[in-house]
Amino acid sequence: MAANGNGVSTTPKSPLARIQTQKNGGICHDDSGKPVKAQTIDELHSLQRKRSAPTTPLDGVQGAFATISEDERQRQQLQSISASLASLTRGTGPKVVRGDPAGKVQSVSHVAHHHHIEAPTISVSDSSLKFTHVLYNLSPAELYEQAIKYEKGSFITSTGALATLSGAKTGRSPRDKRVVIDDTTQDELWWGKGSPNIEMDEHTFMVNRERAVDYLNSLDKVFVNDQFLNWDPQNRIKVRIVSARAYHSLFMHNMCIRPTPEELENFGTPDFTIYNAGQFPCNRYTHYMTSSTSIDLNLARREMVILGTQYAGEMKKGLFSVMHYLMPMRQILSLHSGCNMGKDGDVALFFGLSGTGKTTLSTDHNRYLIGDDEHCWSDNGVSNIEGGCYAKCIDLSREKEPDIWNAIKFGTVLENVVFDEHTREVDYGDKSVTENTRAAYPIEYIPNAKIPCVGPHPKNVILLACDAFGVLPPVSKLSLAQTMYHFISGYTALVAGTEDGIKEPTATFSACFGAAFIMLHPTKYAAMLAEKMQKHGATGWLVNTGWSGGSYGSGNRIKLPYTRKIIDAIHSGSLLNATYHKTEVFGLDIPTEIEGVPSEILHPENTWADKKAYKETLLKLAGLFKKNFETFTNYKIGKDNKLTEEILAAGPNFQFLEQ
Ligand SMILES: Nc1ncnc2c1ncn2[C@@H]1O[C@H](COP(=O)(O)OP(=O)(O)OP(=O)(O)O)[C@@H](O)[C@H]1O
Ligand SMILES: O=C([O-])CC(=O)C(=O)O
Ligand SMILES: [Ca+2]
Ligand SMILES: [Mn+2]
Repeated sequence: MAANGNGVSTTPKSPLARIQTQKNGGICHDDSGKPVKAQTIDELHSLQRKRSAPTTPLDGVQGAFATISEDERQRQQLQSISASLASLTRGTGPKVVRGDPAGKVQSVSHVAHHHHIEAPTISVSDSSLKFTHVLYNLSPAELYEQAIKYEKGSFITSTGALATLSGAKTGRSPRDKRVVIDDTTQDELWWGKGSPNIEMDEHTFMVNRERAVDYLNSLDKVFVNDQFLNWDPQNRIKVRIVSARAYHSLFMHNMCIRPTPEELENFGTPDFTIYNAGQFPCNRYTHYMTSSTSIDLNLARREMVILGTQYAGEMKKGLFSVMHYLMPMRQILSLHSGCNMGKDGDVALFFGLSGTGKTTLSTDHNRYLIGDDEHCWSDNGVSNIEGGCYAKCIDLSREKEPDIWNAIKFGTVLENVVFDEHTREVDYGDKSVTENTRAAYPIEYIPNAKIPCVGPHPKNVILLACDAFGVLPPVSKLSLAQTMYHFISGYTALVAGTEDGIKEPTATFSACFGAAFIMLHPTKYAAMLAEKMQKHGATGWLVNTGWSGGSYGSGNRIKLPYTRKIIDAIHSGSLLNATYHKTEVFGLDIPTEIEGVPSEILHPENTWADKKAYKETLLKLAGLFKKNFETFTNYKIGKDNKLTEEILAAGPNFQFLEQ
């Protein structure tokens, strides 16, 4: 008798005995059940989906897991477009939902699925026979499917995030941002040298708006997000984002405040609308257009148009600009800052330009996160404008930034990262696409998020600068005048391109740590900040998250654990009572010791081997500060002339050195 390795007879002559299963009490469980009631695989798939979520299904796409070829997809798309052009009365049109934002359905045509929430009309194209499919407030899962099916460069990473490509632009295009100048904005907004507001006229705006809307209507589907900005219920703004990509829709789903189904039902008319036609360029023969990209803001119409860039940050920061206009009108200060709160309710604001550490340092395991980038400070305290965070991912590590690392999971948009083709593990060190790799996740992905994202008046105002010159101290305590001086200056030093060897750092000055987003003159925001800090007794701090031991090239970036210790000492209040001494030139008060931080690094001069080079670099930076501030010397800050004079005197002092 032949036997296999298990000693089981394989002789063909003796057929296998029927296996007996015991009905009761046996070890072998009988899991046979009734067969599924489906005649076809499509019917089977249709059973998977319980009809509840607001969704507009695409014509011809059969279920969530349909795997169809590119050719077939295109054929179906063409079919859909041709069906869109057919007469609706013949019943051959696509599945179209029409309605208005107030929730009154005008007509529903061939909608197979039940809708709890009516999708708004995105208007018909010039051919009144063609309708546009509206994918209204889709869920992250639905948007994943849309992105993966239809958008090149969309993949699921090993932790479940949606990896996407933003296209040719991997950062914002501030030189292509235009604001409509009219009788009102001419007087109200900040125009001219240093201002981010580059003018365009109303007519040109309408030309670009038409271009964007026509483009969107030419598509067989558009995404619509109806969401909120600002967690302060009295000052909440309703925004609508019309876009052509699932990536854009998911990004805004994460970044804006997500409405509950009830809030969505009562959404009504939005306060502000974005038309994102980023795949489509502007027409360079159009007046004012200097490139194929144009981001246009019309405050009177409460609209924004995006042409020629798919970088999603454009929408986030475009809305932030709008808030920088709307909020000060209500005596509320808008801030480019992170914000968190301790167990005792002590709130800290973190100001800083891009990459200085707002997200990294406000995301703190020992504190509640109110928000990482955009806030309002009103008479009620602070409130986050957004519903999500937008973290830089370059060189992200689990050890140094565990909360951000863990937030990169299902639902998170991961922009422009590089990953292993097979394992889909992300290589955060890879800059092949861009250095500005980003993760956008809902704020509740951070375990200590404070929901609702509001808090009391701030106790500490931390100004972050990444000083690649390595001459600013890791931390200094500021007087109110110094806080205002550094707030208006908005300094950081970037290091241009690292590929071809060591480069000189370049100083960047951006008023209010966000000149690209402010709409009014910087002194308006500064006056509001001074008034609020004074009234609520907040202390200002300057923290250098940049270089120590020399400039970029010879020194190193201050270790994140040291910066965290410094921030801890600010939060706990221990740094307020430390011993201080004043530095020359910048006149900054620096502490002699901080728990967990080597004392010798607290004064940058100690860390430089070449003392002469230190002095020269210090003077060079001071000169740059002085030159930058010249534009502001003619402005009065607030009602108090005394404060204006103090602010002007709070900058670097060159006399100091000549003694
Ligand atoms: N000592 C340090 N302090 C803070 N951040 C540091 C430090 N050393 C390195 N980093 C890195 O610097 C980057 C800070 O970026 P972060 O996302 O916090 O910028 P941001 O201020 O939020 O900018 P943006 O407004 O563009 O979002 C992170 O990648 C962080 O890991
Ligand atoms: O807006 C962006 O692209 C990223 C950001 O937060 C900033 O630059 O301040
Ligand atoms: Ca950030
Ligand atoms: Mn930012």
